[in-house]
Order: sequence, then structure tokens, then C-alpha cells
Amino acid sequence: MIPMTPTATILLLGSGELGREFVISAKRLGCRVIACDNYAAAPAMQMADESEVFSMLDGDALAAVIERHRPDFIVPEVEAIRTEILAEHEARGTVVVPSARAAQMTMNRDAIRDMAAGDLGLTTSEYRYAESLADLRAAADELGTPFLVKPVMSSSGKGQSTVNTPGEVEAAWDYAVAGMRGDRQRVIAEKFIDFDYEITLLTVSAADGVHFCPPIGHRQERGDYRESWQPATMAPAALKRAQDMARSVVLSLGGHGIFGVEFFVKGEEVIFSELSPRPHDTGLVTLASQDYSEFDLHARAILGLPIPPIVLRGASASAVILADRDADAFRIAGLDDALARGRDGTFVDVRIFGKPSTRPYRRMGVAIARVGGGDVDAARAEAVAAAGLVRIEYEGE
Ligand SMILES: Nc1ncnc2c1ncn2[C@@H]1O[C@H](COP(=O)(O)OP(=O)(O)OP(=O)(O)O)[C@@H](O)[C@H]1O
Ligand SMILES: NCC(=O)N[C@@H]1O[C@H](COP(=O)([O-])[O-])[C@@H](O)[C@H]1O
Ligand SMILES: [Mg+2]
Repeated sequence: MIPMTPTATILLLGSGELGREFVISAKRLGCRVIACDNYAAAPAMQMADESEVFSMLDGDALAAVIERHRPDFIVPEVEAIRTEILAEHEARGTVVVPSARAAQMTMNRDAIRDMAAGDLGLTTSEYRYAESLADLRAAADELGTPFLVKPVMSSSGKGQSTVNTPGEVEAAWDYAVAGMRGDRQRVIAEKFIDFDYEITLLTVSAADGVHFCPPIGHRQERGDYRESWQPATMAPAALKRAQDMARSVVLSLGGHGIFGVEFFVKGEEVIFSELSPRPHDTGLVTLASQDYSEFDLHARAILGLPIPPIVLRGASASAVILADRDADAFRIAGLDDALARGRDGTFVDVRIFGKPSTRPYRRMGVAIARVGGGDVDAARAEAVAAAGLVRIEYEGE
């Protein structure tokens, strides 16, 4: 029985931790959500009204699921989706978030890079594409070392490595091919940027215009985020430049929703890196920092609701909780110790994602913290301490 007429029916394509928080935000506004992914009991499925387990790269399977549920909105949550099918349904009136074109372009690093560096003229790292080891060797000669190699279709650092000497080119090619999603054997080689810091600028494109969250600083290892904090300290001129670039990218992509726009900052220079047309992992910090989290903002923008001023509650941080091996039998312990760190003036909380299995470096949860007094370093220390107290206990240990 459906207890009421939903505000909207949402088909969520991808059901990880970001989808899980999005489902909670959307359901709070009365939406009905069908969560999809290629494995059962994924984090967002545990919160959703219904779920579907299939490969979202399989066009026929994807079309059949869309037909079955006839959603008002299709909300991509991962980058491995047969996007041609989304375009067909958009043409027939289903809203694809933020747009089928944005989903298609941001799933392919080459498409978004060509748009940003070419059409929009934004500053990016110097780059080349390669479709074979020979191509990559030629790119190495042109770029010079060090440079990064990334599959054009991948995320969370999968298949990404840094080439420091010409002798490392072959290993980088093999690693990228092994880590790529989708069916295109193509990589981008990007000149390494020795940046001072990097940020995610959460940018909301909504019916009432473009809105920005305060910038989020983050630290990455192996191409995946470990810690994020908000607000990141930035010169006002650099922030303005990042906002102008983000606005031009999101307006050019079209549609409504939140975007995580990534920049490197080196001295006066603001360098566009890439973007997600959806909530960003480094934006998990907004669960502590903002009155409306990035998930609340995504839901509101999608539904055509107004975006009120985005208010920062205080200096905040997030720190990830990672697994270190493959396992199906495990338990998460130490929440008592982690939460006991909360005290007067210091908010500490955790989100455990409920992933059914672990693998090395898989993100299983996150600790979030907010402190009084605007001290981002103190917030980082709290989040890291809390995350460190959460333990994954593997069976048979
Ligand atoms: N050209 C570069 N120079 C220096 N560092 C880089 C460069 N490209 C990427 N990195 C580092 O690697 C991280 C991950 O890169 P990128 O965001 O392109 O990968 P991703 O797989 O899309 O990750 P995610 O899906 O988490 O955003 C960056 O945040 C940055 O720390
Ligand atoms: N940087 C992108 C990102 O953080 N995506 C998030 O990770 C999930 C996959 O996790 P898994 O690989 O552990 O299943 C995705 O579903 C999404 O929530
Ligand atoms: Mg990134």
C-alpha cells in the first residue's frame, strides 16, 4: 500500500552512500524512491521504497526498469550508466537530473574536458588522450613527467596513477585499463599540478538561479578522498574566479540539481579539474556544516523548490572510515567511543553506510564534526579522531 500520493517518483541510478543520504532527503519531502544498483541491499536501497538490481550499463535492462516504474525524475548517482537510454526518455518527457547531456558528458572525462577547456575556455591542466599504449607513450613525450593517467570512464581514483618516469608508462596503461568502467578503452593523461590546495565548490542550479555553498577543502590519497572540511580558506578573488567558472560550467550543462565542481588552486591561479552533476563525496561534510546538506539541496533543486540562503553552522569536517580487506562477515564497532567525543561546543556524529561487504579501501562510513569558533583545523582533528575510533571487526580475527 502506498500511504499517500508521493510528491514525485524518483528512479535513483546508483545506490551508494551518496544515494542513501539523498533518499533520506527526498523522502523527507514526500518523494517515492526506487533505488537501483548492480548488487542487492546497497546503502540507498535500505532507505528506499523499492529497489532493482541490474547492470545500469545494460541498455535493455535500464529501459525495462524505466518503463516499469515510469518515474517523474531519473537521478544518476554513479558514473557507469548507459546514458543513451536516458536521452531517449528525456526526449519523451521524463526529467533526467540534471540533464541527459550533463550525465553523458560528466561520465566521460574527455567530453567534459573538451567542453571546459575548449568551448568555455577554462584553465585546466595540460592533457592528451590515449587509446593504446603507443598513444600513451606519445603523450608522455609531449607532456613530460610527472603526469597522471586516468580512464576516461572511472571515479573515486579507480585506475588512476601517476607516471614519474617514462619507464612507468606501461604499468600506468595496464592499471588504467584494469580500472576502467564502461566499454571505451581510452585514458586521459594530465600534467601533474603541484597545487597549493584543492577544493570542491558545491554549486546548486535551481529554478531561482545559481547558488554556491562555502568552498570545501579536501585531502586525497590514491585518488580518493580521506578528509574534507568547510569552509576552506581562500582569497576572495580566487573564490570569485572559481564561482564564475562553476557557474559557466553548470549553466552550459543545463538542468537543475547540485554539482560538485573541483578546482586546484596554485598561487593566484584557479584550475578547473572536473565535476560531478550530483552530490560529491567530499560534500558529506555538509551533513554537519550546513543547515541544508548537499543532499537536501539536490532534492530541492530537482523538485523545483526555492533554495534559501545556505547557512554554515560552524567550521566542520569529515573523515572517512575505510575497510582494509575483502570480507562478507564483519561488524562495525567503536561507535560508543566515537560518539563519546561529542561535548559542549563540539558536535560529533557518524554515518555507517551499511555496505554488505568490504574490500581494501572501500568507504564504509564517515565521521563528521563541527566545532564552535570557526577553527577548521580543530574540526578536522575531531573528525579524524572519531573516524579512528570506529573499528571494522572481521569475522575470525
Ligand atoms: N592533474 C592533476 N595534478 C595533480 N593532482 C591531481 C591531478 N588530477 C587529479 N589529481 C588528484 O587526484 C584526485 C582525484 O582525481 P579526480 O578527481 O580526477 O579523480 P576521480 O576518479 O574523478 O575522483 P572522484 O570520483 O572521487 O572525484 C584529485 O582530487 C587530486 O587530488
Ligand atoms: N567519488 C564518487 C563516490 O564517492 N561515489 C559514491 O560511492 C558509491 C560506490 O561505492 P562502492 O564502490 O563502495 O560501492 C557510489 O554509489 C556513490 O555513492
Ligand atoms: Mg574528483
